[in-house]
Amino acid sequence: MATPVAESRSNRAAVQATNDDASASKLSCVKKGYMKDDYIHLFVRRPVRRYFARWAALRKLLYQFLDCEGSNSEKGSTKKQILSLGAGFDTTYFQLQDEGKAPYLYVELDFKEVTSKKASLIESCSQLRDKIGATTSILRENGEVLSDHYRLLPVDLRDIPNLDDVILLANMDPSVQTFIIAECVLIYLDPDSSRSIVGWAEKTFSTAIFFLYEQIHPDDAFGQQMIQIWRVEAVHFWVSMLCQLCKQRQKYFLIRDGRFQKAVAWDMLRVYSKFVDANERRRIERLELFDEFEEWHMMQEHYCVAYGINDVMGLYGKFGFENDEQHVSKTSLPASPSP
Ligand SMILES: C[S@@+](CC[C@H](N)C(=O)[O-])C[C@H]1O[C@@H](n2cnc3c(N)ncnc32)[C@H](O)[C@@H]1O
Repeated sequence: MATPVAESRSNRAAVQATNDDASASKLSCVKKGYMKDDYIHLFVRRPVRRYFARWAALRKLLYQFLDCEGSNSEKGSTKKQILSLGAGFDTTYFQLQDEGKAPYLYVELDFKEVTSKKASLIESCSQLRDKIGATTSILRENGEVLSDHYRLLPVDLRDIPNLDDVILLANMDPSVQTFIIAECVLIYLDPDSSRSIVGWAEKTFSTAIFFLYEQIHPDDAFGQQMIQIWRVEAVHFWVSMLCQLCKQRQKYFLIRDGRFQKAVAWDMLRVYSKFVDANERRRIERLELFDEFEEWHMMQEHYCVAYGINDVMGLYGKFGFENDEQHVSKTSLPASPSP
């Protein structure tokens, strides 16, 4: 239980963090030329670093996945696919294209309202359209983009039976190596849906990595404050479960029904200091004034990266955090925690 002093300090830190968001919004207005402010960029610092840590962690894990060869493939020719759940306006596919790293198939799912807007933006922007190929069909009203290697489709992720149809429509092959991204998405769903989606992914893709980036520790003072501020009404049992698992360095995150062969969860403080490349860290730290260690620590402790692995072909022995030592086999799984 937090002491009143600690509690008020962490409450203050969470409230103060909103100032970063406000400054970041102002800066984006300035960058777009909506308003003039020659000083605001001097004050927008911490969110950069926070976002960088998240980006760098996902990117490093993605590269590990993309660079891992298949068991019987020619070097560099292994078919891989990425499935992004609740992709929003994420641009990873376009970045990977630029880097020559795009997988055979990249599929993004979101609500139709979001995919329609994204489809429309892709259609109207040649910089994006050129990246997805000439033979692309873009149906704005349906919220669909269908090309050979990139597919954007509308779905309500809670409609689990429909997910099978959607991945069929997306041309995904469940036996192909698959990286599933759930970045700041499951927290918006009810507990049963979150559990069903993870269960569905785990059952559907036999050689897969399920990556998750999410808020944790919703129960302490700082977490509560963040939740109130962001009006996240649905904070679920498994978010608090994750929080406990991160805290205890336990090994069975998200394996509620014991089917992922391996699962690991680290909080972002650990991810940043032990997984993000030291050179990258130094580079970003040089760019940024950094004097608020307490708030940075608190914030980073309230997010985690976790992944579950299905590895029937034994391809992912070297995948993941170095020295993650958090290996759980089906047989050694403890009983699932109750909601
Ligand atoms: C916070 S955004 C994250 C977007 C993206 N993953 C990222 O990290 O940039 C959450 C996304 O999840 C989507 N989402 C939430 N619930 C969903 C559901 N039931 N079905 C489909 N998409 C959903 C939202 O529409 C939104 O685009």
